Amino acid sequence: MKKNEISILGSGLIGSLLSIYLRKRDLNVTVYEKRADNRNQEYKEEGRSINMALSDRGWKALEKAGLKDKVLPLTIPMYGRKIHNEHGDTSFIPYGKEGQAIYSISRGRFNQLLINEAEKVGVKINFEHRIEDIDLRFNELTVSSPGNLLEKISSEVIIGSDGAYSSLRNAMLKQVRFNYKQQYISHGYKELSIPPTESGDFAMDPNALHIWPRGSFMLIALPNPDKSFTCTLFLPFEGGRVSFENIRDEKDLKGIFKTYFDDAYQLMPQLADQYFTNPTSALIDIECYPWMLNKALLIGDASHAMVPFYGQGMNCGFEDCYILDNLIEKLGTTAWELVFAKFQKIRKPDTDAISQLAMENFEEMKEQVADPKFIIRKKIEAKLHQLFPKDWIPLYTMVTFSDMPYSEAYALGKLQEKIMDRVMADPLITENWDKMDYEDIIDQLDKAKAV
Ligand SMILES: Cc1cc2nc3c(=O)[nH]c(=O)nc-3n(C[C@H](O)[C@H](O)[C@H](O)COP(=O)(O)OP(=O)(O)OC[C@H]3O[C@@H](n4cnc5c(N)ncnc54)[C@H](O)[C@@H]3O)c2cc1C
Ligand SMILES: NC(=O)C1=CN([C@@H]2O[C@H](COP(=O)(O)OP(=O)(O)OC[C@H]3O[C@@H](n4cnc5c(N)ncnc54)[C@H](OP(=O)(O)O)[C@@H]3O)[C@@H](O)[C@H]2O)C=CC1
Ligand SMILES: Nc1ccccc1C(=O)C[C@H](N)C(=O)O
Repeated sequence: MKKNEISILGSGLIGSLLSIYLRKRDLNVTVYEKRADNRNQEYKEEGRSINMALSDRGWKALEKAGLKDKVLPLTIPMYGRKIHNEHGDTSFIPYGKEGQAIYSISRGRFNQLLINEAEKVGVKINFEHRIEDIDLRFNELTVSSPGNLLEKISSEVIIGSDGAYSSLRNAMLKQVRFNYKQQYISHGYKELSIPPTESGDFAMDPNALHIWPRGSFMLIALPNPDKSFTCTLFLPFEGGRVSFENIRDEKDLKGIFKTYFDDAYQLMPQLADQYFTNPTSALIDIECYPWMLNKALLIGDASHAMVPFYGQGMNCGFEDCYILDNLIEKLGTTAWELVFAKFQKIRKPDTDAISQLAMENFEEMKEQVADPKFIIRKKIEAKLHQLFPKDWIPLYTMVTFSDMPYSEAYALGKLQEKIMDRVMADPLITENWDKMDYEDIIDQLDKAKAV
């Protein structure tokens, strides 16, 4: 039977980056990917999560692999949220300080780049090889390839980066004392697009993440290098007037878009075609533990799929790779069980925290950003950060523009939230926000931290 040193399952974003890290440690790395190699074709992934936001944690992991400079030219910076109200008026809320941005990147192009880089350093990638079964007693994979060939491969180490519906996690599910929880949320999503204008330009500001917040649902748009935008419509699957089940024909669709997203509607000539062709996808949160069994480990979405609303799933998965690689650096390539045990222990509280924050950010995006008081709140927090940069860091900044453990950001964010709720309860806050006693707010936070 063939024997591998390291087998990585899935050449998605996380598996590809991890394979580069491990190969650079002089390990023999073999990747199994069920999809075909699409690098020689025009990239075609319509209707699937096409572009994503890359932020500091992701950049840090790419930099360690020496890839930051290669990825940067593929990205478009988004410096803040551009909020569109029902009348088509817009307002801008910066994400952080001047110059701080999250970066829009095409999932397909990014994945192709990582796969190319992995092959360059000597990773062996087997496309159209699907993991059918795993015998965890012997670390033995059953892999199918075209022609329905079934092969058994044993491996010293198996790492499952095979996404939200992981085959390695399925195998672990059969073990005693393996905890598993999944939750589909009430909303699903559908991807649509805004093409470039006739003169070949972006139809809206390319340096922002556009949001049409409508209370119980929303539309968002991220820019692409070809000057189009990928829009994602988040709606409840059923119930109410505005839900996927209640958009049955072009008339329903036009009615909803003209009522709630008219300015976007004017820019979407192919809306009906795309709406009725593209899939409606579900959104799931998955938590499980442990992430390891002997020399097999789950990583990325396989261990912690989260809803996409913070734009952190991939960034968190990249940070997983960074932390795992640091542990390997420290403990060596012969102590796999120790490395994996430490990894899961360090990381689980952090992935739980970001999964929870991702759920909460949906409320913020679809509802709170439309409230004028939310803008004041953001301004107060920005001013606190400007006056006391070390003492008050807005939650969004801790999550997006720092590498503070997510669990610490979560805990501190909750303390700050309570204080800000009190500040915002002042009926005159809209007029007085700029003249407040900012030092007193910091004192309140210090006291709350001391409890
Ligand atoms: C709508 C949406 C928007 C998002 N936006 C963002 C964002 O802006 N920023 C961000 O950081 N994150 C975002 N995410 C999250 C991000 O997509 C995931 O966290 C990320 O893709 C996880 O990468 P992964 O490599 O773990 O899994 P995947 O990307 O799913 O890769 C898994 C790979 O394994 C392969 N595979 C699966 N099963 C098998 C098998 N049995 N055998 C062999 N191969 C297999 C798959 O084909 C795939 O290539 C978003 C998610 C969604 C749904
Ligand atoms: N947290 C979340 O809510 C979501 C997270 N994601 C993450 O982003 C990744 C990439 O996104 P994208 O390329 O759009 O992913 P896809 O939706 O194309 O799914 C990736 C693979 O997962 C399998 N799959 C999808 N839905 C199910 C299901 N209900 N039950 C079992 N298997 C399923 C499919 O396998 P097959 O080809 O065999 O059908 C598919 O190839 C996903 O793999 C996931 O990790 C994606 C969607 C939602
Ligand atoms: N990429 C996404 C995909 C879906 C939903 C949200 C995002 C975001 O990135 C949101 C951004 N972090 C925000 O808070 O405005």
